[in-house]
Amino acid sequence: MQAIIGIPCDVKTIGLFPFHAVGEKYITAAVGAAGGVAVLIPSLGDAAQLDTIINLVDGILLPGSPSNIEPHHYQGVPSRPGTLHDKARDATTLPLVRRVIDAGIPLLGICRGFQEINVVLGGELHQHVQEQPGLNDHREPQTEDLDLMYGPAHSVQFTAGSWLQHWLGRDGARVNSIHQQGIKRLADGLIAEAVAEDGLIEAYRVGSASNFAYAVQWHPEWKYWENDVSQAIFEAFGAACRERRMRRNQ
Ligand SMILES: N[C@@H](CCC(=O)NCCCC(=O)O)C(=O)O
Repeated sequence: MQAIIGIPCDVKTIGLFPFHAVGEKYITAAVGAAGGVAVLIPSLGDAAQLDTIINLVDGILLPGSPSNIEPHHYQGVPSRPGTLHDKARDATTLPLVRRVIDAGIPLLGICRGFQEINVVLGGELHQHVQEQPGLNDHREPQTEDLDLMYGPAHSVQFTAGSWLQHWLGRDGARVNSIHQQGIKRLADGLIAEAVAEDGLIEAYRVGSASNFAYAVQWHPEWKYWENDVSQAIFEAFGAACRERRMRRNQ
């Protein structure tokens, strides 16, 4: 039985018109690694539509994006001039996260999605991790070679008792790193699952959620078939989505 995995879109201007779009690698991973049917959710920021969408999906995958969450959502100082935002995505994903967790729908957040769940639950973000004393530069290398850009960049240590430790049977991994924002304060109720060498939290689960609710700062969707950590994350997410679909059909 295949589960329906909803993926909210970014809104981007292409030519003269706004388009609602999701990077293909997220769709491919939702299908190939989680075993679902991917359905793209337009970022219309319409609460009534979100309520209907919640009844259609078995899971939600929040993808990464080059855009940043507008800082007023987490009481941050205004962004520097030139910062890329996506008001429409904020207006969709932030209310969606609350609904998804309340409804017990499986949730997986990646990169921007990881930051979104933390913000919705009351956490805060660093806007420029590389400028924080003691923290490293987590931005991607300046290259057009995607294998280099999404290649392993640093280590993470799995926390004691983490799901990652349980799934993988070891204590850490090398992960890619394509972000400059990061967790400043982890929201209450989130449980750290993996931490970078500089102490930055890179994965968490939502302790209070009644279903799978998990997020990572790195990109497990990138060539997931070559990476056992990525496969473990998507398999657990996919299993939770299928289980929800089966329960809904009973
Ligand atoms: N803007 C945020 C989020 C970073 C992020 O999601 N990057 C993804 C890049 C494109 C992709 O692979 O989909 C930050 O910089 O922290």
